[in-house]
Amino acid sequence: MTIFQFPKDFRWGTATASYQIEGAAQEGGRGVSIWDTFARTPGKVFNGDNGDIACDSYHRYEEDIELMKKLGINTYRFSIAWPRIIPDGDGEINREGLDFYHRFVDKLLEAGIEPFCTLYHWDLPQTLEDDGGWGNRRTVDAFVKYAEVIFKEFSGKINFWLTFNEPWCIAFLSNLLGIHAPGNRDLQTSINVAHGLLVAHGKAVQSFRRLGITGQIGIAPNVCWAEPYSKSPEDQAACDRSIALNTDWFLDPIYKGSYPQFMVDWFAEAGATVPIQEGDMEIISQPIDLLGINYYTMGLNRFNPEAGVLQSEEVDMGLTKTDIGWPIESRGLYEFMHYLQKYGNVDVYITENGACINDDLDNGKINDDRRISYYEQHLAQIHRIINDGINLKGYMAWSLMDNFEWAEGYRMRFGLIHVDYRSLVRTPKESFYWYQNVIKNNWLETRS
Ligand SMILES: N=NNCCOCCOc1ccc(-c2cn(C[C@@H]3NC[C@@H](O)[C@H]3O)nn2)cc1
Repeated sequence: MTIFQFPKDFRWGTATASYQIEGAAQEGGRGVSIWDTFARTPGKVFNGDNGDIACDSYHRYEEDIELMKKLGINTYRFSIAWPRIIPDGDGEINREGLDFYHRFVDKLLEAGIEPFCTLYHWDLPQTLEDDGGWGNRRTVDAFVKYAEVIFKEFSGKINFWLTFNEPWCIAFLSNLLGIHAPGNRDLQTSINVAHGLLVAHGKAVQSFRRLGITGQIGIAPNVCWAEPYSKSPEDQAACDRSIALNTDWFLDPIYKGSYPQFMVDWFAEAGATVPIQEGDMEIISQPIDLLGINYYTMGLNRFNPEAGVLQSEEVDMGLTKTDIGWPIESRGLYEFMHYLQKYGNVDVYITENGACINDDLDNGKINDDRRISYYEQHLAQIHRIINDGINLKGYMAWSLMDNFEWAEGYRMRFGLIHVDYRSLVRTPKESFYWYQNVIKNNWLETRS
């Protein structure tokens, strides 16, 4: 057993996202998002699940906040649904949507919980997708308008801001692999989307500074940490490409003002180019204050010319996996955080980390011991990272409660709280009480 003491000002939290928990999809003046459309497209989402009801947090947020108080968190990461604020994307502002988030944020503040707000967590207004989505500068300008509305409304109430959640998922999972909304499968489209969202990010940061908004702003890439399956140069290069597409493809433009040349060249070989316009890279590389990092797993990658555009495949090494099939390997978080130092010792928050463990109720309890073990290993690595002098300032468990896990629908459960999707009854799992104790003590005590 080891005791890991965390810094006294370390932030402890949980994370969710609008489309995954709110429900009330046709209420409060909300417009249609690309996920409403995608979920209604046969075969896209397991069981034909959608976010019409989800966890009904639109109506039950006060109960959710009571559970957050019971958990003892001081930080809560959530996202605002753009379609609630500007239902058709760049037209009229929906006051009812703003009022909902004011009620929600006020309740959080009343509970002594710091709001940590993601502006875009994948629920693009459908009207903008119909007109080319992130590859069309109209969407970029619409995002800036939406961001400025939110900045002005919540400046002083919200002090932690993220522009985009998981840009790799927005660009490549959703427009190259076609697994998430809107489901395109085209390399040039995905590169256009990545560039569009980066320009939108940079313009939003410029607005944030120009409007004198209080607080800090950043972006939240997801990590795809990988190590080479063998010592061969081909496997190392395949590994580098896999890591770079999640990280460098977005953070080089932001921190260096240019894309990683080896990846630009790789895509050029595949006939795709980045649609850079005059001034774009200066806009994108606006200084930011923080990074959110989402980490779940890592893999061993090797070269395979048949393995997609990156010619890089993950080798199944027989590691213990979570119920969504991701290997449990907390070491990757430590390695990645050191990799990230090439951008400087920037302030980092782990804005997502958690395990899909589909345990169900057993005599009124959920004994999700595997989830506790996952968190134990990852928090131990986080202590190790902090101990190395890396500016890791806080941790948000994904997720507060079971919710709509995108293409997996409701079958995959990541929550500290179990949600019965028929009754919407919330039941804290054993991991909830374990995390409650870590937060109360501000230390981790490993059980083995
Ligand atoms: N990386 N290479 N993949 C190659 C081929 O993968 C096929 C499948 O791919 C993926 C990759 C990543 C994910 C994913 C899901 N979450 C969890 C959500 N995060 C944001 C929050 O809303 C959570 O619900 N994080 N990541 C899903 C599918």
